[in-house]
Amino acid sequence: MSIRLSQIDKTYGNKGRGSKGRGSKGHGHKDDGRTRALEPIDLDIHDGELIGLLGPSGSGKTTLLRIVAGLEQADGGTIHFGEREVTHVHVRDRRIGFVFQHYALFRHMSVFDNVAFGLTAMPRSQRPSSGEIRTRVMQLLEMVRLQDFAERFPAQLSGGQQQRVSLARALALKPDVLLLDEPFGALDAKVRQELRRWLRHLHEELHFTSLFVTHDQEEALELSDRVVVMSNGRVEQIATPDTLYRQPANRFVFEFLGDVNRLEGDIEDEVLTCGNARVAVPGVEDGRRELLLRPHEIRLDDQPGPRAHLPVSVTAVVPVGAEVRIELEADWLGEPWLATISHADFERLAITRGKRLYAQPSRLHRFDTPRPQTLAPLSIS
Ligand SMILES: Nc1ncnc2c1ncn2[C@@H]1O[C@H](COP(=O)(O)OP(=O)(O)OP(=O)(O)O)[C@@H](O)[C@H]1O
Repeated sequence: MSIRLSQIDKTYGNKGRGSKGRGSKGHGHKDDGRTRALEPIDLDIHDGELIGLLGPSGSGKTTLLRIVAGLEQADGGTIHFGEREVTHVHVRDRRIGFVFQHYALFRHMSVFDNVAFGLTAMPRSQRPSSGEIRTRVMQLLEMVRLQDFAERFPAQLSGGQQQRVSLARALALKPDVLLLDEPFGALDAKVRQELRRWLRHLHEELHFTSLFVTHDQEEALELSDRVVVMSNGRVEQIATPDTLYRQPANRFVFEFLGDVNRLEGDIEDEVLTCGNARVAVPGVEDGRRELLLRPHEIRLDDQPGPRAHLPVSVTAVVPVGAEVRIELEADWLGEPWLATISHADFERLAITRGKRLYAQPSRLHRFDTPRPQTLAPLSIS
């Protein structure tokens, strides 16, 4: 089922403020005490897509999700599920499944009864027979690999298992749309990873349309077909994970999606100088500017390169995972840089703490122009 939001906006008034246990915060705060939670938002979600809403705390993700659910009314705009306008349709009639961070399972009911709840609570005329309910619930429990846990109670399950029961329960009524609010937020890293893989799999198998909220970049990039990056109640960019990472629409998206190193200096004749450091910046006009680069866009060497003379010393080494993370300092740098290099380079350069090296940027990004620009100092001969 496709979802189309058109000019959806929301401002919380004084009266409602804090009803979720928090006050107004951030830039959405208006002088008159109201909070602008969402600027007018347009969003087209295709049938079968898995969409991540990603943004810092207070950016409006939950508000948007609750408006799609019908738990909150927008001040203006329209919502369509497929051809059907649901802007004023009650939550109960939207055919939506929910999964929230704090697994709201009924503690006094068995796993089976929790999953069956939506079906047994249907009006008698629509309710499937108890045999049909049994078959459906057992199918769902099998799907979430909890068929042997049907008679247990929530307190006898791990957090990850409880969350899988929540998912089975959400899917019991065959929703057109599944909404998830930080579904794995309360779980440890390994279980999160497992559940993500598993949600992705389930999604491909069952073809529902999902919208999930997260503030975890990795989770959004790994799970989503497309990610909606939000800040201050606005959509900053909607794109596939790959496009977001490679072609961020603006500085906010670039900074929010990964570690960033900063280089500030004076540019003259396409060379940036900062203390005793210099680097070629082809095509950049004279003046004082700030350029940004990702940790993997730094190469380290024991000689300065023809296009870069950036002396640094190593302050920390973390050889974990597929790459080695190296922290670098220099007196021409305002704050340390982080570089990620291969284990091969790490060994070739015999890197230890205190070692003096030269950094060579393979790319530099600037966001002070109307469109972001990427420079490649090493590719210029
Ligand atoms: N019931 C409410 N009453 C008043 N203001 C609210 C209410 N709910 C949210 N807000 C405000 O609206 C803005 C957006 O909040 P929202 O919960 O949508 O953000 P979020 O991106 O989901 O944040 P988080 O990641 O912290 O949950 C915030 O400034 C918040 O304080």
